[in-house]
Amino acid sequence: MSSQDPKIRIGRINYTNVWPIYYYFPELMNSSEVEIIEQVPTSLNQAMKAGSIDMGPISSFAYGESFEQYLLYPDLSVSAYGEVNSILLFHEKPLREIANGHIVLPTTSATSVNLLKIILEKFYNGKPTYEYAQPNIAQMMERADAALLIGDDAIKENWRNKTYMITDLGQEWAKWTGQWMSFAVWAIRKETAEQYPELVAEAFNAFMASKAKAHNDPLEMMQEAQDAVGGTSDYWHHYFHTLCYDFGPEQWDGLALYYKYCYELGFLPKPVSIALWSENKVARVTE
Ligand SMILES: C=C(O[C@@H]1C=C(C(=O)O)C=C[C@H]1O)C(=O)O
Repeated sequence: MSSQDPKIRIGRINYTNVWPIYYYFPELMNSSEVEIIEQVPTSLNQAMKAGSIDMGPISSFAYGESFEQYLLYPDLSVSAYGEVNSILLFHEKPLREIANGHIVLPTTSATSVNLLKIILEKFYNGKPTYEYAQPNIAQMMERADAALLIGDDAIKENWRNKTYMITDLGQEWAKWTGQWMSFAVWAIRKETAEQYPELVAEAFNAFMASKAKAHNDPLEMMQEAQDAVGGTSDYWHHYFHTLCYDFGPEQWDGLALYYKYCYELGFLPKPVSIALWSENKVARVTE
């Protein structure tokens, strides 16, 4: 970002799960100050790391990989306590029977693929083999005992599915740990926070206001989700109310445990600390 062009490049996950945070954002933030870049999570993770996006949601795992480069907005995440409805494993046999099998993972995800590895390797004592593929269940299952989908791919496949058992990874995580799980967090590159403190504060206020407005008056957004993706109004009501967009002590605890397991299993190279952005200072949550 050059000083002649003080536009913040903000990422957006191209799944319905983030709609509440963005639905009213354009009317709350001056459009000459921001550019929104919509991609699947793994593309956003890479763009944020490379500095071609300045802030926005990334996989929580990607924060764990590069936490020294980022601050996290408080009170914004894509989290769940128990069912998520859009992080789904499709399989033919019970989990304990496929824990040493062949698992196909989607190229779109970083958090959930490592969450699945924790579940199979730590909780079920398995040692599966893994392969990455485009999120297409028919192709994935040609050669697999189980296939993972996230986001709208998971939602639509769940509606279509008549063949497979389905495990919701949020539910599985809560069953074994009793904890929350945060799948995406809102990261800001540190140099952006230093260079453009007012814009970063303005964007935070607009995200928070959109989240509150979408929570208090969700019907228009839900109708639009139904028109764009399909499903029923009951489905979207349930979906948006099951997801939680907060990022507070309960979510920090769940995420700290996820990072601990990722480190212990060798998925992350070092212990992660969660550093929050605030208007005047950096607050550190975990060491
Ligand atoms: C709840 C979800 O969380 C997502 C899962 C992600 C991941 O696995 O890396 C990243 C961002 C979130 O969109 C979802 O995709 O539906």
